[in-house]
Amino acid sequence: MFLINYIKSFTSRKSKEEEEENVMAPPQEGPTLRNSPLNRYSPPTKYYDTNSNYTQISLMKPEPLELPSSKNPAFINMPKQAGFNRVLDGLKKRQLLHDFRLERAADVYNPIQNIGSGAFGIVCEAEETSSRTRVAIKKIAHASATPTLARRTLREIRVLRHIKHNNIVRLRDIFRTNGPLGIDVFLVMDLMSINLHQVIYSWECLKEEDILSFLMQLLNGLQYLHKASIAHRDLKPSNLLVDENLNLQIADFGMAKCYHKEALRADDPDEHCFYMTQHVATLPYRAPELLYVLPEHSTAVDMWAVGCIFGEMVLKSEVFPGRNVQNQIRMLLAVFGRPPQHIINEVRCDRTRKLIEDADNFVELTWEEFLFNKNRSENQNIFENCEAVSFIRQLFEVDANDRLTIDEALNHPYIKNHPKAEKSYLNNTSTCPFYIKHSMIQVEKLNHAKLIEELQKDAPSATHQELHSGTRKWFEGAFLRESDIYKNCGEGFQEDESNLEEYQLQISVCTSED
Ligand SMILES: Nc1ncnc2c1ncn2[C@@H]1O[C@H](COP(=O)(O)OP(=O)(O)OP(=O)(O)O)[C@@H](O)[C@H]1O
Repeated sequence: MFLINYIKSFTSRKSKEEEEENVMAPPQEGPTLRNSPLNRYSPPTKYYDTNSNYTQISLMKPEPLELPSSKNPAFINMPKQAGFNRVLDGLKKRQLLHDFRLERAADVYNPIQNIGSGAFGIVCEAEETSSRTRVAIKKIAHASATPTLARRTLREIRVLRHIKHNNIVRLRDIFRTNGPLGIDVFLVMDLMSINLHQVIYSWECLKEEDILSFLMQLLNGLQYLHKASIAHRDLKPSNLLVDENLNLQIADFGMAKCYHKEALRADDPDEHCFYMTQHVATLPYRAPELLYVLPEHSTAVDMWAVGCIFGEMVLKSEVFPGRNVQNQIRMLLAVFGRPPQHIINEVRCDRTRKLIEDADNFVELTWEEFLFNKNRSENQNIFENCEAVSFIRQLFEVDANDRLTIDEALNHPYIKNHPKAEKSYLNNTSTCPFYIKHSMIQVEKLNHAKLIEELQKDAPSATHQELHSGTRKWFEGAFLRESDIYKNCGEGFQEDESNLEEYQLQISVCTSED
């Protein structure tokens, strides 16, 4: 009981306003999904607490909107509904055109509506005027203003520019404009219908076959990246985009990083700074090695997030919904107990080490009991399958060395032997090209001035249509820029880890000659 009450107490400390906000999480309106398999889910009639530990079905119905009485002067002066909506639409359009002032690219793309925003970007739906294709444009405002923003933008461009994979969002175009605080970078991507966060919370509980399909598509996309030692580092449901045929694509590569030893330098801002490490990945999906500020990170941080996302699809609530770093650490300690001494010895932050050392080292519930107690959703039967429980448990190994790797996850009996698992995802041998890895490694080494220089090269001031009259030559051009470097590196270029250092040296020589 202690553990249940303890974990419950994390949410009970929410302020009244926060609670009111959370309980009433009405279904979000996504884009129209006519003819989509998602139509087999109807929007919930009950209202779910999307942020709580437990999927609480609130008995409270939303309060009816208090309409002003006809005697109220506010009502008399209120514009008629249709007129009011028109004014509102006009304001939204003006805001959209203000946010997406595309300058020269305005002839090529016509912004239609705002579809989302995050900490770093605003995304709108737009039309490519020549082909009348609907696309998504992400604006990263004043991308050159700080080294962090410039590095984030360059990472996203460098990963997405050459990737062709069904489960990774496709970048169609890149261009920049001059904003008030340096350059604004625009990434044009395929338009997706909705994100997985909306799917989880806007419809009834997902069926196991759909959960498995999303999970396998996520693993498939990740396998492609992890084979090149690239970690996404910010996996969460809102960064997984879904189209109307339930195809899933990984998006938002601003935190992506190549974990090759070459990329990790002594003064690496992410790897060796307590402040930065604690800001990698969104809190509820953050792996213990990041939370505990351990020196070694790897692609295993993504595998922890996969466990969180799988759990959230089943439970319809976050598995570890911490509200701040300390709260999140305490939650993991309550569920998994104190980590082994060799891990505690490596913790580089004294406050965190003290928090861990002071924690009780007993776990009152088994993992199965923990999941069962959290599991108030209609999907209970999934965690009655011991293979599903073992799968998620192995993704939640506190010691990253013991956690399932991407290949082990795809070969886990829950995934491999499940009768409803789509087997085509299991035999994927495609690998992320070698030059992506190299260009990622370079990003980590650049100072602010160099980052801006590279950003200006990678994000031209004109769209590819303008530059190459509608062909994809611009992309081929970008590709050539990389392969020319490799050509200069001489014969024998191959995707061989052991030769990486040698090529690295040659590439830096070639680049400086450019
Ligand atoms: N290609 C796309 N099609 C449809 N919607 C998209 C697309 N790309 C992004 N979005 C939506 O726009 C929102 C913001 O995008 P994104 O996550 O890339 O921005 P961000 O600022 O990098 O976010 P974060 O705060 O997670 O770092 C997301 O919720 C996502 O659902």
